[in-house]
Amino acid sequence: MNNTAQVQQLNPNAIALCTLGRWIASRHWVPATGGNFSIRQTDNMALVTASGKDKGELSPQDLLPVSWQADQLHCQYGTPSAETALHAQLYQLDPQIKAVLHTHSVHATVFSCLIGADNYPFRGYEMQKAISGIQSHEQTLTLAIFDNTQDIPALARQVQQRWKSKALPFALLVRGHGLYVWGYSLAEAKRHLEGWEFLINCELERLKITGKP
Ligand SMILES: CSCCC(=O)C(=O)COP(=O)(O)O
Ligand SMILES: [Zn+2]
Repeated sequence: MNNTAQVQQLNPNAIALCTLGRWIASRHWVPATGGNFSIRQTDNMALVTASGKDKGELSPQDLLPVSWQADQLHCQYGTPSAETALHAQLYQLDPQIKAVLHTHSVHATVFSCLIGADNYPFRGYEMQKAISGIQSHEQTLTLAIFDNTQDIPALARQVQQRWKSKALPFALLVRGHGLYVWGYSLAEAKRHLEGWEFLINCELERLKITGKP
């Protein structure tokens, strides 16, 4: 272990993200090596999960410091998540973002495959108020959906394009792949993850019963 990796063992952000990873795994939202997480350290640097790890069994040294300058990424050591470019894009789109969580739940994945449109409106659920900025179940909360691709920098550019017309409400879905959520604190990102998972589950159940999107 190098000196920087040793420092992470004492970093409260790194410890908190590992603890949250165990909770997320207990909900079966990061099976196998699916999912990745990050937490911002400075304006242009975050700790990002190492690629290919079981995200329910993370140690602080599995969180790698990654810095960015526009679309250029720099990692001092190790191999960060294959999806790091999307995390870096989100941090650049909103400097207030503190944490990004990406999960692979069965429900979000199946839901994303059933919806052909590039967004899906949620309306009428009290739980919408778990998402910052939503004060009423009567407000429409629109989840952006992107086609999956192995070209993560290209996906990051699509997110940037979509953000130009309106900031995304703390989440996006990648079809057949999984959910991304973020927050202005780690606790807020966790709340958004639980809120969006609940909303997606509700709509999936409704679709199963009524057959109507
Ligand atoms: C079986 S997971 C496939 C890759 C993926 O979508 C993911 O979220 C995990 O990739 P990482 O490089 O962050 O481990
Ligand atoms: Zn993924």
